[in-house]
Amino acid sequence: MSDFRQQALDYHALPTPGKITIEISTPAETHKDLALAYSPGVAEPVRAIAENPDDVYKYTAKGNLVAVISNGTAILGLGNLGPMASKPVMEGKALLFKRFADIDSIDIEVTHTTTAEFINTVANIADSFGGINLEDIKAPDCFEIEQKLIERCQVPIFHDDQHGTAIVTAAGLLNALEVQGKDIAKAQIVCLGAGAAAIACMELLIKCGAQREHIYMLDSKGVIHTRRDDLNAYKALFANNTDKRTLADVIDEADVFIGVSGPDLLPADLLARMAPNPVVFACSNPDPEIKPELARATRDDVIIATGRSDYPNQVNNVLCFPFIFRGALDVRARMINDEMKLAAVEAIRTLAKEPVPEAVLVAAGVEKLEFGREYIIPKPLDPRLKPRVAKAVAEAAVASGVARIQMPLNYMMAAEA
Ligand SMILES: NC(=O)C1=CN([C@@H]2O[C@H](COP(=O)(O)OP(=O)(O)OC[C@H]3O[C@@H](n4cnc5c(N)ncnc54)[C@H](OP(=O)(O)O)[C@@H]3O)[C@@H](O)[C@H]2O)C=CC1
Ligand SMILES: CC(=O)C(=O)O
Ligand SMILES: [Mg+2]
Repeated sequence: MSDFRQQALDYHALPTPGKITIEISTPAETHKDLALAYSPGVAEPVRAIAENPDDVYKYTAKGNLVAVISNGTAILGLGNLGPMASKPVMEGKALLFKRFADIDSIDIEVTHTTTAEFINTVANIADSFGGINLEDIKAPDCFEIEQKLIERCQVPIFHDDQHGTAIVTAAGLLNALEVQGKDIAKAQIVCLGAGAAAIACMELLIKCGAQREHIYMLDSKGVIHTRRDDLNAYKALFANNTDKRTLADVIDEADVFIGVSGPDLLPADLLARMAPNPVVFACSNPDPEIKPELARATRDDVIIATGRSDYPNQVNNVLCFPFIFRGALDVRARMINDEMKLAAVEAIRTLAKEPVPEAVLVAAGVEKLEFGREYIIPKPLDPRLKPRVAKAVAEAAVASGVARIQMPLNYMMAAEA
């Protein structure tokens, strides 16, 4: 067994199985404590909440609690491996919520037969949480699931593989194009993958200025085009009237390649045919569409990003989901809307252009990080992400009318100091 594989298994097995635990936040040492925590004291908040439902935020953990919910149908780029196999990833997201945004989070893996069953399960428990982070649910089911849950639930429903990925991709791509001296409105974009991440990434890039007719999208059968009769409604929005059928047919002179598909699907000879100064986001996890070593060996004018922590330019939804939920929870947003997503794009993008604190350099194990080819997007361990992104998102929620409360006084000022 490889060293890294054994290390990863040990990390998950020790010191106790898994990556998360639950701790109590109030004293429970004396009879008096127990009388307050449980019977008879617990009856008081029960009565208060029954009288005024908003008091649930005052007397329970709901306001800082997010459920990470999956059915394991699209686990990273590993495919449909079922609910239990998805549990390490969902615990991982819970770990990231806590580590980066101090949000308590619990993973829930749902076994179901129909989409309606999954929707009912989540809708019926949603009120227990301040928000729901849907994760690793395959397309096209994920689109219907998210839409129906948004309609039925009073708390934010956010499919991270769609919108978290799209927000980080948009932030990174706008910066990468700036470095390469290209205009998003003119960029020719090839998107390999036509699932949850791909559709959402392209829709958000269009909101950021990309032209739909400049995008070629491909699924496992090749180019999405108007003469195909096997397209779902989401793919159909990207159908081109074209005779091109394969990645090799569409890659010539492309400015941008976004990979949200699977490992090693962009061969070096096709990368070589892209336009001068191309941008390649090979975001499939854990193995990218092209390895950065190979991409750089193929051409030195490329900006390459992956979803992994062990290369420069990590385009991964971890840069977004903890912070977008932080902002949404802090103003009790009913939903996460486009205004909040675009505010997150701008906050992430802007941060990459600022000088990087020493602590971030140390954590990244590098001497220098400066906006440019090797640093188009902030590092996940950058402590400025939380105050910047959360504040931008909370302000956008208030301004767009989906917040239940006003901005907290001096919001995030201590975290930014
Ligand atoms: N870096 C990041 O932050 C993130 C990365 N991802 C990565 O993106 C990938 C897709 O995830 P997600 O969208 O959730 O999954 P989905 O199952 O929703 O979509 C997968 C898509 O990939 C397509 N695909 C599979 N094999 C090929 C191939 N050989 N050529 C072209 N397209 C192919 C599928 O085609 P078809 O429609 O024909 O089945 C489908 O459209 C994963 O590798 C995941 O790790 C996802 C989210 C975040
Ligand atoms: C990062 C992530 O969410 C994924 O690869 O599915
Ligand atoms: Mg995911």
